[in-house]
Amino acid sequence: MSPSPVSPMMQQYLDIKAAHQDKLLFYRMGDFYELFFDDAEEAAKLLDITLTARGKLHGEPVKMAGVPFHALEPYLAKLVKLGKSAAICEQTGTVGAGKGPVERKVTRIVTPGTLTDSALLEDKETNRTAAVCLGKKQSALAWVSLQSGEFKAKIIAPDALADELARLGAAEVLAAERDAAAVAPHLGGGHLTRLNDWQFAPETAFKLLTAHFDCQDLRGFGLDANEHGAAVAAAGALLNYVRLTQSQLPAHLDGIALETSDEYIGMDAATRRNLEITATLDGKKAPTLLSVLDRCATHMGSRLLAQWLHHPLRCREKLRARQEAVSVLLHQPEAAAAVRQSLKHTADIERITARIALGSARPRDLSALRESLFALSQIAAPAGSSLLAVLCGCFPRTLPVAEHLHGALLPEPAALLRDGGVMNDGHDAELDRLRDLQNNGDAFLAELAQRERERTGLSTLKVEYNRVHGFYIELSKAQSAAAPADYRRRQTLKNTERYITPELKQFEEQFLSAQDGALAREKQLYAELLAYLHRRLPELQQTARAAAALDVLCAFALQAREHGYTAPEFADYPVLAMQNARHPVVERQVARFTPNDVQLGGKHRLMLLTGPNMGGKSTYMRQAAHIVIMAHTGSFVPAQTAQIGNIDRIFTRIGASDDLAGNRSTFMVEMSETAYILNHATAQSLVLMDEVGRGTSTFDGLAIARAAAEHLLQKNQSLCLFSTHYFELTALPQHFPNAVNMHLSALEQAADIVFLHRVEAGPAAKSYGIAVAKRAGLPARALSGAQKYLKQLEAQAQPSPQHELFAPIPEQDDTAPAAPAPHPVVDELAALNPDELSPRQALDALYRLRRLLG
Ligand SMILES: Nc1ncnc2c1ncn2[C@@H]1O[C@H](COP(=O)(O)OP(=O)(O)OP(=O)(O)O)[C@@H](O)[C@H]1O
Repeated sequence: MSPSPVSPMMQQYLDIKAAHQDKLLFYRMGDFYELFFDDAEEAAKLLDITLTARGKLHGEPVKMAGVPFHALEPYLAKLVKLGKSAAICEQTGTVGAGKGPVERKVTRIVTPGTLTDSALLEDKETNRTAAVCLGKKQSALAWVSLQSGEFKAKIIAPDALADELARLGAAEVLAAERDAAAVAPHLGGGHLTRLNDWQFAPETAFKLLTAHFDCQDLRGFGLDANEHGAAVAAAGALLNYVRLTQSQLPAHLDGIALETSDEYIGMDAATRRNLEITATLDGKKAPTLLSVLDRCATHMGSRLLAQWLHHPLRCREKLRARQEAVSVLLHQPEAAAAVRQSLKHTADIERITARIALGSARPRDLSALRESLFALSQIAAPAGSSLLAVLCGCFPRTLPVAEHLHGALLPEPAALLRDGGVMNDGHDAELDRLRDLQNNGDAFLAELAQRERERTGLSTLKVEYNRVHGFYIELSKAQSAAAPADYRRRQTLKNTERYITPELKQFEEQFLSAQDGALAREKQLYAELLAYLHRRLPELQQTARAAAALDVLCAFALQAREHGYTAPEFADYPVLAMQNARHPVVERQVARFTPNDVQLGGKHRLMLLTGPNMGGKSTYMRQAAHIVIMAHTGSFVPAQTAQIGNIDRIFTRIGASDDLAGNRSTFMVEMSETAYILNHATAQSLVLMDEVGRGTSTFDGLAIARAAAEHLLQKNQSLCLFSTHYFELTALPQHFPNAVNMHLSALEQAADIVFLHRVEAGPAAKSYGIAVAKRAGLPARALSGAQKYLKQLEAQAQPSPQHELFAPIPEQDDTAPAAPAPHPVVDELAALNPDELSPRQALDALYRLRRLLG
């Protein structure tokens, strides 16, 4: 039996699906988006929607699941969060226009990294897609944010991939099939999308990029096709992907920049995590450095602040300009309050601008843009800061756009263009005429009725409308005989006659077409408005960026005022000197925070930090790193004074975590991170080492901690805060003058412990571990046991391992046992030559040897 024929619609579906194998295809059918076959099954599971069947294909029921068209967005959001991509297929033809099924096309592809719809995006997060190119000679990364128009590339060391992706927080990572296996372990939460190898071909990439930027080569962007081949390949693959998912190349991606590795203070993925910059260690959004600093009035500001915190800038000139701006805003509170007031009335114009670039901006986006541009144009730059002058100088340039929108859009346009009611009265003569026809229809009909009654003298004459027959003039049966000659009968009822006149007919045609005409005209005018805004994209982007930066600077000033932050000073030599420094996050969580000084640099490179558990060691170390990061965003810092040298990278080895997915134990993670630091830290790096070696046996751990500290002092020479519970390590400064002992103070009172959280010179006197355990609620029996064992251990620990630990290590291999002095029997034996001995002499020798043994 031959297989049953495939219906034309199913054929259309199959053809479209063939081009989108790796995505869930949402196929528009009337008021629903339907999914079929495996897509239906997967979507039913992921979205918790009903799986049904519709018809049969080759004898098998066709599985189907669907979502109502108006509820699509939340379902897409859910899918994208799960790392899935979807192709949205719309009906693009007119229903019933041809013989076959209505024409359909994929108009939108939604992937985790290329979202632009506001409903699917987190307001305060930047969504990025990155493309990775791992070459034999060179590896590179390119990334794009469709909301902000950021498009960048960077040459990277292959082992820096995970850190770079962590820095960017890329939601989606594109890699060639050949590189996918190497890239997969480093995604850091992003989703991997595999592309064909050819998409990364450098020539194709170069052509696409130069065509898009309309230039001959890319050197103007700092990209040399020969020198930065991998970056060009990654950028090209990425741009092509954007084109495919958006069905166009967005105009706001109007340039690409090559990022260099010394632009920002480097931080590896573990450091970003440990410092809880934008997420806590358990993945929450608060309390983090961002959550306490974010006093921005706009979402764009919040996103930029997150970006600045993850990219601490090294350029002193730019930092000083930001500091100057913060200082001006701080000292002119009224002017600053006025700026913030305007910012509060500013919508997310960065995202609106992106939607204009992609042609998906809705009427309310544009009215919000209009109000925002007006609000921004009110801002006067407070005097005294060149940066504020530059930022505020952008806003008047978009005032004409606001005015144009004011003229073009109704004060409160409808949410959707399809309902009309978007374009303003007085903006277009034709639209006004069509609207007049609709609005003034009643007046016209009343006037016509009046005129006709006067002309005919017939008192019962009325002008009416019904949906079936349209407009008509109605006369009573009695008066119908006197109807003028130009009245043509339209309908006869029992008591009345209905007529039409050429004038009424013409009005009817105009009226009925006015509604459609007005809507069509509005659509055309809206398209023209979008085209106008498209031409203004560069100014709009500039205004959006300026507003975001201004917002962050205002937030910095606000924080500085409310929390007594001060401007840090930058030095050109390695130094970290802070007076009365505080932890920006912890100080908001405790009743009284104890400020502490930090002094590293000059002859002190490594601070060995001891003190009880819960004494504040981690807090102290982290606060130093936080202050360095904050200083490099241009923010003021929580310290009375702070002097910070030229820091190139921050490294941390803090906390314990298993990497079960990566098949690494806690200790293995600890050692990998330590190894990474010892191999990469420079004399300009800030290194935080928190209890290195605690994940293994005491002696192994102590030995590793000592070796790591020595390596840092002698080889890396970094500025290092090194906390430890190995009291033995506190002898380090006796051997290395670059190391200094400090401790977190505590008092013991009636077998309890009082944490003073004050950093003082010298090593800690005790570890107070048992007192802390008591506070934590260890049962009394266990506590007294612990006390007993501690006493035993202390008694056995003679001589102290400290002494041996710091004894000089012999040059030679001291693991081989010393050769014992040879025994006289051996010497005697060695002197014998058995070949020269007679049997008698041999026997004598044997007796002699026996005697020698005694
Ligand atoms: N300077 C300070 N002022 C006030 N409270 C502080 C200060 N430093 C730390 N604390 C408080 O002490 C708690 C413990 O601090 P922290 O985790 O830094 O101690 P620790 O010495 O690293 O402990 P452990 O050795 O057990 O890891 C913090 O959560 C905070 O509540």
